[in-house]
Amino acid sequence: MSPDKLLEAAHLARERAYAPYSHFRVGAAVATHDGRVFHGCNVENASYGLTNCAERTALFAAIAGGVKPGEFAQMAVIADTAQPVAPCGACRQVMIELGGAQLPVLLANLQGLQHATTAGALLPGPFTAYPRCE
Ligand SMILES: O=c1ccn([C@H]2C[C@H](O)[C@@H](CO)O2)c(=O)[nH]1
Ligand SMILES: [Zn+2]
Repeated sequence: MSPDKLLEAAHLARERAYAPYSHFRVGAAVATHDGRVFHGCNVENASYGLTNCAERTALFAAIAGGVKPGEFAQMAVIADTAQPVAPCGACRQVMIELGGAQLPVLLANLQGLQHATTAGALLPGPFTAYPRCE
C-alpha cells in the first residue's frame, strides 16, 4: 500500500473523530505487511484524561483485530496543524512497543505538508520493560 493511500485512510478516519471538547480532530491509519488497514480517530471524554488519541486508537484496533506486534508495515497521521502533526509522547511509546522502532510513520497536515519518519526517530530512548528482571 502506498503511503498516500494510507494517508487517505487516516484522512477519512479523522472525519469520525469524537472531539466535542477540544474540537481538534486527528486521524490515523496503520497498515500490516499483508495489506490489512486499521483506522483510528481521537475519542474524547467529559473526564478529559480518559481521551484516547487517534494513533493509539488505530494501533489498539489493529491488535484487537488480531494483528501481532511485528506485523505492522506503516502508519499515517493527519490533523489540522501548521506543520505535519506531532504525535504525543504516549503514542510514540505505544508505536515503538507495537510497531517497533523501524516502523515508518507518515505525519501530515490538511494542507498537504508531509514528514516521513519512524517510530524510533520520534522517541529516542523508549521505556522497555524491566530489563533487570531478565
Ligand atoms: O497526535 C495527537 C495529538 C492530539 N490528539 C488528540 C487528543 C485530544 O483529543 C485532542 C487535543 O489534544 O487531540 C491526537 O489524537 N493525536
Ligand atoms: Zn497521543
